[in-house]
Amino acid sequence: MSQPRPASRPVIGVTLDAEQPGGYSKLPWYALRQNYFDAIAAAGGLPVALPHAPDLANDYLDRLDGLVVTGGAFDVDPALYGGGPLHPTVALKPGRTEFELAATREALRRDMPVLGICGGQQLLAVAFGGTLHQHIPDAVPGALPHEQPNPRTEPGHEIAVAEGTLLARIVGRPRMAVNSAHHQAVDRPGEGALVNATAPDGVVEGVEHPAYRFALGVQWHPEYAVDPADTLIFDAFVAACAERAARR
Ligand SMILES: N[C@@H](CCC(=O)NCCCC(=O)O)C(=O)O
Repeated sequence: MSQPRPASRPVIGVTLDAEQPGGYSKLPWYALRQNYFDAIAAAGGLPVALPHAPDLANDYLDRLDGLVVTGGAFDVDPALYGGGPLHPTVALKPGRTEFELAATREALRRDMPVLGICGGQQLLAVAFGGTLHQHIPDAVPGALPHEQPNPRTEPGHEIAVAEGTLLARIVGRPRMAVNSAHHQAVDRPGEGALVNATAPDGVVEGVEHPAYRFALGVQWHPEYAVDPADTLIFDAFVAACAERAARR
């Protein structure tokens, strides 16, 4: 389902990963791959990076038409979804999660379009009231090797798109090749939320919530456009942001 390009670009916030001193800088720094911004701009949006400032979440959202919660080298604290003791593989970035959860919950309250990608999809599920598997190999017997070694520019497996979902309406296909690479996954999507994509082993690869105009998360990385249908996800998201901008 291709979308017409918006006449004027909706302003879309993009969350960042946070890194400790070392490598790029001797001071703390933010990080994010360029193709998140490229994919939003190619779909007609105006991407802007959002630093981790929970107290400024409202100020940022006052100026935004949509929010992309990105992936990164982080996990969501199981304490935020009643997940029990921390699994030894879980890597926390409290500052990132505090900001992203505040911004995502407020964006949902405002019914602002939200797109969650990879770890951002997992955070979105937690914002829906859902739960996560802290480490797939220990939680899902016989699971595929979801922390795939292949480059993100290549698919690792297919996913089945659930009929009757927003994702199904966007991609217009029952299956997609995806490049997801993760050690966690959504367990329960949250009250009223839906699982819209699953891997061949049944592991959740996408969630959405029909109570909102556009609240959708995918475990894979559509910004690489590994599957032609990936660009349709950004087209639909940016179109939803443009619609909201027109209503403001
Ligand atoms: N908690 C998640 C994190 C997965 C994720 O966001 N990976 C992205 C890696 C960096 C990138 O390509 O953006 C998990 O299940 O591992």
